[in-house]
Amino acid sequence: MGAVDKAVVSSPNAVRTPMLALLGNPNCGKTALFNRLTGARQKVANYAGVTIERKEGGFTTAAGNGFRVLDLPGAYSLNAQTPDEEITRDVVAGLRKGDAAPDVVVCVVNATNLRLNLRLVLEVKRLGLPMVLALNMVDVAKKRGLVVDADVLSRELGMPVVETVAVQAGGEKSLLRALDLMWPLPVSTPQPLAAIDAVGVEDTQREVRRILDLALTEPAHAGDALSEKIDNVVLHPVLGPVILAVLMFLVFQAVFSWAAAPMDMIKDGVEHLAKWMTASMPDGVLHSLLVDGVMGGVGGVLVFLPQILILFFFILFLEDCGYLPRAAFLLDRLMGGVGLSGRAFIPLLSSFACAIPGVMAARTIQNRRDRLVTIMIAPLMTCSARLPVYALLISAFIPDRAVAGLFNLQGLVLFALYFAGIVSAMAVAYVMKRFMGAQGKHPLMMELPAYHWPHLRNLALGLWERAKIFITRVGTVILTLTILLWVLSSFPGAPEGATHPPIYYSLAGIIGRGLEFIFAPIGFNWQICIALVPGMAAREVAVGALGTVYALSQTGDEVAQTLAPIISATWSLATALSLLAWYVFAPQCIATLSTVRRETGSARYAWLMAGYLFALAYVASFITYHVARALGG
Ligand SMILES: Nc1nc2c(ncn2[C@@H]2O[C@H](COP(=O)(O)OP(=O)(O)OP(=O)(O)O)[C@@H](O)[C@H]2O)c(=O)[nH]1
Ligand SMILES: [Mg+2]
Repeated sequence: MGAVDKAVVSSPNAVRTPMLALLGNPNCGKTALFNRLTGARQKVANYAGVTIERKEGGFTTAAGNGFRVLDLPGAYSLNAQTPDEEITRDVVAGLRKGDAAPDVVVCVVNATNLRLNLRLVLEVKRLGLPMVLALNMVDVAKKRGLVVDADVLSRELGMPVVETVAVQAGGEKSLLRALDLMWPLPVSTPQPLAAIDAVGVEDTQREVRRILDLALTEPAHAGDALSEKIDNVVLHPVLGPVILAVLMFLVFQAVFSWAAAPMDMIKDGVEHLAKWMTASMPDGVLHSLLVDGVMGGVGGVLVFLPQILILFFFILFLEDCGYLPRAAFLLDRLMGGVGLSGRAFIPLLSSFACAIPGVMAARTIQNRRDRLVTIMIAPLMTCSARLPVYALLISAFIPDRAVAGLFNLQGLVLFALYFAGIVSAMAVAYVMKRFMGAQGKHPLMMELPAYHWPHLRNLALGLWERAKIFITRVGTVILTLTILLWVLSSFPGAPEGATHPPIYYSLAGIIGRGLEFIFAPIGFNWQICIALVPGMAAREVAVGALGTVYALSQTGDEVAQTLAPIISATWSLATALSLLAWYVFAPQCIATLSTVRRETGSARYAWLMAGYLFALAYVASFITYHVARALGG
């Protein structure tokens, strides 16, 4: 097991490959088990609500029995409260169009928290499907001295019970054996969904207690002592927020200071390649396309890979060790003040990678208004596509010097930009809540998982995924737009006796100059206006576009070595700050808008989002520009 190539299943003796569904409470290890079974690399993280869509894969047991397997969003009960719980309910009850009910349900439970987890098991059992109980995280349970008698549990529940450790190689073996013992799978007689309510919630809870009295032996103090000790500090009303702020701050410092060396290496590599091309190729259109267009554009974006990876290293680390839900908990008060639920924290945090997964993760929010507001402010979180633009402008305009002997000024400015996004998101949430009518605050109900050391494999896979996404983007969208921009900025050529650089007369120059009257009041020159156009499709293209615009707008041989010195020499500080402010707010990503349309089921919200973000961006840039000018910038 575990090899990717086994993900495709073929079983000679089965007419139809049976479907196995992994079901369980949030954060009990379903996705980890799915990955273990199929060799897939779905995202796991140490907090509830990571999986929000059904994911399918396949595997074959030692005896050669093939299964298809479904990874489902976590659910506390089949009485669904949130859109992601509805997915789980509908799949298990066979209510989804085109899907029959699964042939076998593997109920995954967290062995350290059976009291909470078994309720769902009893509910699902009433549906009459063949079931196996996977006692997951038995490694943690054993460490804490919890003894679960699997035989007794199996007898009382009337289903096979196996112990699994989804994060260890071979930790899924017992489950595979149990599936082979069940083969051929009994034919099920699925009951209608209403069957789950045949027994009341309180009776179910009583049954859970009865079974656990028989099957579970707990030491006097069964909690996780270490997690409790850490939480005493980390969730402390005063210390907690201070620790959170310091942590976030250190992350931004690291993004700038650690990334410097690898960034230089990439930059040198790109420059060498460009030099080599220049030397080994005749001057002409092809040379211009490759050196000015492709190397200038793509190379300019590629240098930011180290910064993106460092940022994500920290996010993944905090995610896997279990700190993030604590941060949500700490911020719940603050977010409650603007009418957001603490649950919005995880979607908003995901938006720091990209607003698209963030908007989708809002599915875990029960209240429809809360969910809408969360979706609407998700793009204000600084996504990683903005990082290249910020990094370029900061390195060009903000001196690299220490402040108060401790902080790096560039890191401080970056922190301020992220902070500006967060504060304005809170302000927008507050206003939106007012518009939609105030309503009572819902208390945050969220399980705090036990702390654990991040699994190196998880971290490495997460970083690899990020790198892959970024490099693929560079190689596809960004490359395409860069070439397109090069074409636009190279043709038509300059007329006889031209006084401006050739790009001024090109199509791109004409568009840029046309837009200038809109953007001149906020300090943008025509070169920036040109770069804004392809930046609508993908924000980070603006950097490459500036590279292209400036590499081409030099007359004669003085082609730019790097962009930063050029723009720092030709733009005013006020212009640079205004562009930074623009990037904090402007809706420059069509993919996000179309996701919003899909998730809210109407184009209205996508338009509303684009409109309010543009207005905000313009106003913010206008104020920034004029204040900076007044102060002499
Ligand atoms: N020690 C230990 N950790 C585990 C085990 N199984 C999962 N984990 C960890 O538990 C956390 C949650 O795992 P996931 O697989 O994301 O849980 P999930 O059930 O898919 O969660 P949702 O998708 O949010 O419902 C991760 O940090 C895993 O590394 C296990 O058997 N032992
Ligand atoms: Mg999952």
